[in-house]
Amino acid sequence: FTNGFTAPHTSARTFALHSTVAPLPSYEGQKIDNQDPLLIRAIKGLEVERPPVWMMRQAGRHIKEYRDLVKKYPTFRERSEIPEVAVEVSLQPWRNYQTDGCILFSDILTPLPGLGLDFDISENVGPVLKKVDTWDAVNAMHLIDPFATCPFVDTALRALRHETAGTDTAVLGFVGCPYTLATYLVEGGTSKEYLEIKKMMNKDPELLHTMLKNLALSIGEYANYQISAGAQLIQIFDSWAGHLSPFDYDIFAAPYQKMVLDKIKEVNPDVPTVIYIKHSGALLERMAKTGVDVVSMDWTVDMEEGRARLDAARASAGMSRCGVQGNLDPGLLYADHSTIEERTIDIIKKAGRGHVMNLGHGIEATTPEENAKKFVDTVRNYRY
Ligand SMILES: Cc1c2[nH]c(c1CCC(=O)O)Cc1[nH]c(c(CCC(=O)O)c1C)Cc1[nH]c(c(CCC(=O)O)c1C)Cc1[nH]c(c(C)c1CCC(=O)O)C2
Repeated sequence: FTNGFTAPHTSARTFALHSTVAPLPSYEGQKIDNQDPLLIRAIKGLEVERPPVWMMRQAGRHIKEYRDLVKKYPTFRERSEIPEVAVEVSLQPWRNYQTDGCILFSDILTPLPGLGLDFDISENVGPVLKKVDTWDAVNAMHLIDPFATCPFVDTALRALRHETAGTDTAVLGFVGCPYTLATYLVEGGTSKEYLEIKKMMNKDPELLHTMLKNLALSIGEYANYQISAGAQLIQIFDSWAGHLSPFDYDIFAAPYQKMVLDKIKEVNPDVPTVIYIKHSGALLERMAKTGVDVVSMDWTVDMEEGRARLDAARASAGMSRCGVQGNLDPGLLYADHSTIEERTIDIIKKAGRGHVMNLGHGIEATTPEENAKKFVDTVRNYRY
């Protein structure tokens, strides 16, 4: 891995825009307002009248307009890499529910071609990648040049800032953390038990550490690229790190989360960061100690207990209190409206101030849209 060296971008792809989605207007010369929106004010500890709300994986399959668009743009790579389509999909849940965050429609794997690693998303199987499990493959990874390999991310984020200007909405960027990305590279796709990467931890830990470091350098760079394009917050996803023992987590996940967070803070000290890990109940104290601004909890932790544990961990490390995000079970969005309301309000009360309301993981594909709307409306109508 040679610093600053960028190999030819062999895997760049281009996709065509059909007439079903309008081309983006020119935003040249237009100003966007720079006031902090509600979501950012809440995280920064300013006085707000209610918690902000958005839903992980809010853009996508559960929305009918999205499923209609899939017929015209059948691959995930097209939908996320044609800026017009990515912008339209990002705006669908924001328009329908008036969420306080508008997240870019993209994937944690999107930057990988910029490191020399191609991928596909099969509609049935999920992510499919060429395995990276040898020194040759790891040494062939190179530092990302985001402007050269992900120009569509820049265009889409700038467009989202303009589309949401003047509305108190935050445009959200995100990245995958090195460990979770490495699970896809080593396993060649999605996994249930992550046995290939666990074998590598014992057989050739240096190989894995080199891969994780290569990923961390590029992902930090890519996060800052999103911020320069207009992302007002970065959520880092280490979704599968909760499958590690705390012993291995401290060796293979935490140090690389920290590298990404430090890189963001070094360049963009004022941009809030959020960390999400699925099944993170045993890891809350460790997450708090990364110095992240907000810890997103899944639904297996009681919000009040989780909040107290995070506060204690930060205080014992001499750090300021962090914010919390979450943590309604996505399965509760199949309940009747009064249950959705009750359980949502229960979480808001337990979390207190400095809370971003969200689900405990991504919204399920079969969730009825009116139930997602009920969840968002409940939060929008709440007053502290
Ligand atoms: C299915 C899948 C993909 N990519 C991935 C999967 C996960 C499951 C697996 O391992 O099989 C990998 C992935 N992608 C994302 C994460 C982190 C969040 C999480 O834990 O779910 C993970 C682990 C973020 C994302 N992936 C996506 C977003 C979009 C932005 C949003 O709406 O939040 C994010 C943050 C979008 C995405 N990404 C993908 C699709 C088909 C879509 C469309 C939207 C949907 O229907 O879910 C492909």
